[in-house]
Amino acid sequence: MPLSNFAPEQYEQLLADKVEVVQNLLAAYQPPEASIFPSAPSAFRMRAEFRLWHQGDELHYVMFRPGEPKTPIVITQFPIACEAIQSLMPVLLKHLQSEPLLRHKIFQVEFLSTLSGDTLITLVYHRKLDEAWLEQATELASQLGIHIVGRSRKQKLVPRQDYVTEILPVAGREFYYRQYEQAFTQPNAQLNIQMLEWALDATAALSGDLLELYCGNGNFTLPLAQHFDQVIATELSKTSIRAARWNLERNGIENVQMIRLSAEEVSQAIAGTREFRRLADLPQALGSYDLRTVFVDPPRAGLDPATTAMVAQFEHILYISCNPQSLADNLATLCKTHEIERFALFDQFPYTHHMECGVLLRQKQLS
Ligand SMILES: C[S@@+](CC[C@H](N)C(=O)[O-])C[C@H]1O[C@@H](n2cnc3c(N)ncnc32)[C@H](O)[C@@H]1O
Repeated sequence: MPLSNFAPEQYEQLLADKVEVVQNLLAAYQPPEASIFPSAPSAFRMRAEFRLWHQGDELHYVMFRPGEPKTPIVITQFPIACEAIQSLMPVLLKHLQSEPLLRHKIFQVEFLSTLSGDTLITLVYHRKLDEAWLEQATELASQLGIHIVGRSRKQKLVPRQDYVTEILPVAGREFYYRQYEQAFTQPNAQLNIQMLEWALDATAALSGDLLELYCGNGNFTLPLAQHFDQVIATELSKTSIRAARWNLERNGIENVQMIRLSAEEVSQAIAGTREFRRLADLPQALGSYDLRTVFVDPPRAGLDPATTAMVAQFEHILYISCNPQSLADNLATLCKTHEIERFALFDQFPYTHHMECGVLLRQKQLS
């Protein structure tokens, strides 16, 4: 997480500048006018991660600027974090400072919170954790009303549970999401709701079946499933697939198959160049699905060439991107066969140059 240049009084101008940069970058692909989704100017992050700095009897949260690993910046206020994290930070620090068992060789703390009020803290150590640590961490977790996980090299101790449960209201319905510590989740929950509602609106008129790549814990899968007959959702991370399967069941969604496949493997399966035992779990053969729409939400690097070529075969491509540059690179290929029908910019990461983009592409001969 980068150190942010928090300046709420400049928020609107900073967003306008960033919007202009992204619009210029993507102008060559002739998107329609962008829908802009601003963030709350403070208290928007549901995750925060700090190093801990031991200085005599004192302990501090610190961060480092890139390339300056020896110059810790002490963090006493972190106004971009949600209220729950902001109020826990000093309380936790006091406990860690005064309880030697919890403090000894701790070097990192990771906060994960939710709009539902569930919070988890991961404490990371340079030493092996034992029963005494477990006992004290369990007591602290119940005192603070949170979950705690302890980690050190090749060790993970879970006093009670290693996940939180988020509840998001999306277009009039509540969705329940299990979010495991250290697995991917969207950091700005309010903006995530806006992205989910935008994606729902963008796909409202589509039909047939949906193929999803990079589905994570099913963040988009759960609401989008209502617009399609069948959904095949795929993802690389075992932990995220575990969460996604639980989420499907908890939300009573029955038209989705979650398969652990990388994007590269999905391309091979669709092209028929390789067979996968994991696809035998599908209730029908892959080739018999009516896959007209593909949804992708890749990591920062965007789509690799094989995946780009594969998604270019679909009538509709819904693309959520956290990196306008890799989106632009992929659009250079995709806009040979498709045109952009919907375009949105979501300010998930205020005070940084990052911007989350959404585009819906439609095959040209269909227009
Ligand atoms: C930007 S996140 C999006 C996750 C989800 N759509 C969401 O909204 O929470 C990207 C996801 O891609 C997964 N991933 C990374 N590389 C992958 C690959 N090569 N194939 C499939 N999934 C991958 C990550 O585990 C992560 O869950």
